[in-house]
Amino acid sequence: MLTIHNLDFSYNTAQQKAIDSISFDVKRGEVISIIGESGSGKSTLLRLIYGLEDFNQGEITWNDKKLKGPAFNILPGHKMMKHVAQDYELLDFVTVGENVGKFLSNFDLDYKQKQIDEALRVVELIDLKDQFPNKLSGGQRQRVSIARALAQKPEVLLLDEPFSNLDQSLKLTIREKLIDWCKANQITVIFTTHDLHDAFYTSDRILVLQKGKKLQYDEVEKVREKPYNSYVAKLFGYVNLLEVGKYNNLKLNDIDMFNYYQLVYPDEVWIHVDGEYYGEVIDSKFQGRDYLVRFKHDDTNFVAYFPFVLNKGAKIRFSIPNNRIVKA
Ligand SMILES: Nc1ncnc2c1ncn2[C@@H]1O[C@H](COP(=O)(O)OP(=O)(O)OP(=O)(O)O)[C@@H](O)[C@H]1O
Repeated sequence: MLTIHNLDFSYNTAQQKAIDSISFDVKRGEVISIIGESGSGKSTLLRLIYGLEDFNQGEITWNDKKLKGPAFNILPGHKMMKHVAQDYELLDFVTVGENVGKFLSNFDLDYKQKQIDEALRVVELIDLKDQFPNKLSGGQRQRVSIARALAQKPEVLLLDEPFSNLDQSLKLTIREKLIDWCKANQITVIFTTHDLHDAFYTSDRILVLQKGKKLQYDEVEKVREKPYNSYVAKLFGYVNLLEVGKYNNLKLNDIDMFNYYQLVYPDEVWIHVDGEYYGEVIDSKFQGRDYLVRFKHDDTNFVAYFPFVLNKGAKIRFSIPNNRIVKA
């Protein structure tokens, strides 16, 4: 088990804490994604866990053993962990295969080749094993650096935006193979992402950060169903944040009226002929399966999904069958 307790960290030059009183734990073999807006501290948290920065306060333990920063270790970074940063750090004068095997023992060369091949297969780069990295695209270089980490079979794998340079179809394949392989090998994975789908499809739990603080740490379904506040809800993409009481029966006092919204996801707005409210379509855009419809009711704009195109100005009826409220 990895435990992070009350962690505080500031970069020397910065006034504000980059990591502010963060606590959470990760069980062996779990896959955790860290999400949050740019600058919220995702990469810094990975660097702290790996031991590349000295935290100001708090504690990190792995299986009850305290982990320390570079001030306490001759070589920064913990042996049982691997950290794949966004700058790949490949050697351009040796082959892809040699890069992947860079940290492996030469004691049994057949076994070493097997480890290299296995890792390259996970990231679908086995055909480029004898290529030199400077001939590779950004996405291929990214996959080589992931393979290098996998080949060492760490106990904990820390990945900083591991799918950022991959096109959509390749990403789906690599993402699935990588997570399946880590699960099969009981490797604990913590990765940062800006893509909610990465978080949804791969993670056991999601950690949401804002300005260095932990906002929420929960199972994927729970984060969507009960987001801590509207910032977390908005990380899921389009949302309707409505005045409480206008589209449900809830009544709040005057102060809370401004502190809460009724949160309705676009797939929860039901457009149908018997709908309770009337709306007028602003536009509808094809999203691959459904149309994302924008429409207006009184002074409120809505977003909803609908299976067919709806033309600008069309009159519709809709219902909102939920009572979920969320902090502003
Ligand atoms: N080397 C550094 N020196 C000083 N401040 C830094 C340094 N690296 C990051 N910061 C600051 O620390 C905060 C957290 O940065 P971090 O890179 O961890 O965020 P992030 O969530 O990973 O962002 P992104 O999604 O853009 O990668 C930001 O305010 C950033 O400006």
